[in-house]
Amino acid sequence: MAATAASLRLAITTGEPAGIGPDITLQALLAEMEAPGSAHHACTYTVIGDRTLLAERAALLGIAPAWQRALDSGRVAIAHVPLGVPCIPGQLDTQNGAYVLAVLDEAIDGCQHGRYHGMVTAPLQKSVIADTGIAFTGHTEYLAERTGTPHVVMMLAGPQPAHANAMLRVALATTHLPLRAVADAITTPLLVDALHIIAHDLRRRFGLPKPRILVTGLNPHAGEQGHLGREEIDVIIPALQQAAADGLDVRGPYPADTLFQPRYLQDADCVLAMYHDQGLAPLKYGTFGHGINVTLGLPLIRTSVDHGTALDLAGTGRAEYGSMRAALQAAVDMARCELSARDATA
Ligand SMILES: NC(=O)c1ccc[n+]([C@@H]2O[C@H](COP(=O)([O-])OP(=O)(O)OC[C@H]3O[C@@H](n4cnc5c(N)ncnc54)[C@H](O)[C@@H]3O)[C@@H](O)[C@H]2O)c1
Ligand SMILES: N[C@H](C(=O)O)[C@H](O)COP(=O)(O)O
Repeated sequence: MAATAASLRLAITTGEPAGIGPDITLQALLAEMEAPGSAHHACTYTVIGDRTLLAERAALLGIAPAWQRALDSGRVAIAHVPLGVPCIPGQLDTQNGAYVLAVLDEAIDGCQHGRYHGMVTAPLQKSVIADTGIAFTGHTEYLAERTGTPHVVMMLAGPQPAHANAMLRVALATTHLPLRAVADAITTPLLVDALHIIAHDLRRRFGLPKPRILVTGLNPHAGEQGHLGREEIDVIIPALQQAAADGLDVRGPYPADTLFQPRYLQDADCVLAMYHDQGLAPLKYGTFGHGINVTLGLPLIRTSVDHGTALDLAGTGRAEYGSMRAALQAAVDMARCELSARDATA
């Protein structure tokens, strides 16, 4: 799509209707549009979801007049997708599983057909969709499948606890897998491919010219020279050697329990962790509520929040929306970075 940064249009998917997705979408969007000097003053938005649900949630949160003003401003449109059944905040209903996917599909199709420059996703409840009989483990895997991308990489990022100006970025070699399946899923080609995807996207969408990537081991103490597991020797070190031979700045494997400290992180742009909780527990301890989730390797830009549906908080006004604001900002920054990279290539 021919565009300038001034004409960016973002899609926002409102996620699980019984969760805080609709709440934080409305609150974050209004806050970003009203913030002085916000990068968002140049953007327009399409909020994808049920129009009545959004109006009801705005009323519950006491922001109905501001929401109406945003709609009247011409900068915010709703792409109406009807709910399967009316929604009560906090109460999941599998009859709305298909709705959540229809919302997501509109954003994916819109990005693929040039209606949107990127998509920002509010959290969804994976189990509700899976309970409808559709195999679903997360946005990341669904986006890969829907866009025909064989390999994508989940990366979460947030301000480093010890250096607020520096970002902590943690990418995952495996995503939503039972722990029992993790070791078998990690192969040398998978890791080499993941390292290339991370380096490519950090260059193209984050403007980092030569990304420095630290890689964790899989086993305690990175395998203790093979005495506590052989994956480091047989799988991870060969992947690091291959990636280094390909010209990437990669180091490791490091014991995951001691890697997440400023001494190591200050010289890195990203950590590649082997599995979900190995990488996300330390990241979320430091950044929960302010971080973002990005899918690397996709032909489209997708950012999201660092938290889930928080059913207990839906409609109460007590959900924090800082992560959703960060996801909106990141999508704008990434879209601009990609447009610049495209212009430079042209
Ligand atoms: N991007 C996504 O779509 C995404 C991300 C993470 C989890 N999930 C899904 O969300 C569902 C619930 O997951 P969970 O219970 O493990 O995690 P959760 O993040 O929903 O909740 C964990 C705790 O954090 C609190 N919390 C979460 N977000 C908050 C916010 N914005 N403000 C204040 N408190 C907040 C909750 O109240 C709860 O106490 C699961 O189905 C999970 O798969 C989706
Ligand atoms: N793994 C993510 C997290 O812990 O925040 C979350 O489940 C979202 O995953 P998707 O973006 O694939 O839905």
